[in-house]
Amino acid sequence: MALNDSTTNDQALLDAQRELWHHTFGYMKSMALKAALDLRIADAIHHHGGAATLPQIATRVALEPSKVPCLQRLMRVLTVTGVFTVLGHQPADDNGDGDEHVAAYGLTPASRLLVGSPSVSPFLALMLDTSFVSPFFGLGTWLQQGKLPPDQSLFEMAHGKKPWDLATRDPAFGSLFNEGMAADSGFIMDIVVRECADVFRRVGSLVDVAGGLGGAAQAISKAFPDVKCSVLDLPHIVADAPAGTDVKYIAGDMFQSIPAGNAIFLKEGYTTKRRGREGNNTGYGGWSRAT
Ligand SMILES: C[S@@+](CC[C@H](N)C(=O)[O-])C[C@H]1O[C@@H](n2cnc3c(N)ncnc32)[C@H](O)[C@@H]1O
Repeated sequence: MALNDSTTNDQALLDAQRELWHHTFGYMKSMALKAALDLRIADAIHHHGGAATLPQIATRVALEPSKVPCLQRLMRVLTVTGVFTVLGHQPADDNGDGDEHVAAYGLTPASRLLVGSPSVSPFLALMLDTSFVSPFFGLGTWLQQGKLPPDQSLFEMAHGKKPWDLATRDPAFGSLFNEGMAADSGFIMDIVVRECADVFRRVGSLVDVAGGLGGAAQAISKAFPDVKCSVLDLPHIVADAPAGTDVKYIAGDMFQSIPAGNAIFLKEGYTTKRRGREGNNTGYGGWSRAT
């Protein structure tokens, strides 16, 4: 049957609506991942040897029994988005309800990163925490605010403080923040020291600028004991730094001065730009040779 103009236009309207709905409900994917982290579904599957049925997952995550059908829907989102995988189906005849069911769920390369060590879960938990997600509700307002107060990030507009300063006022957020950043360093630095070994071997001393509790510097120091590693961070962060390691911790403000070293290292900075200078106030990463 040939489509008439009206059908073509209606299809175009439906396609346009679908496009908007796709973006409107896009947050469901990240919230489904957050629920998987909260419930530790990856651990539940791992606990069952990498393949777990829906009832096994439900039991392991202490699901309220009436919510099992909801868990099934959650698992559908998480398998469609590649977090978990479906390991075969149970034929319809084997079920009381006459529907085909997933026989078992398995881990994917993505969800394998959520179990064991190093696990990226603490970093994802930080990024999906209300404290980081809720500021985005004010994105439009933030964009209208111009430069007053100067250099205020979206996070600061919502919370009145930068993340690392909020950590001092709110110990629970502090733990979430520090564990999240440490988990990210733990994961990525294993790869960096393997892949960039030639770079580190040519360096005598290195300063990890805004290095937090020094997860990255610790990894470099461990892999390359000949590299003298220091971490520069704000005094209240350095106050919590681990003692008795080969890494030297220096309290200071990177906008005032940076200790001497052959190289400076920057990772996952989430810092506001210096007043009066153009910069990036969402993040930076990388490393560079000191002059
Ligand atoms: C997102 S964290 C990154 C920590 C670490 N580089 C990592 O990847 O785990 C940003 C760090 O920058 C530090 N920071 C912010 N402003 C700073 C400044 N002016 N001088 C030194 N450190 C600063 C914060 O205290 C915080 O530890």
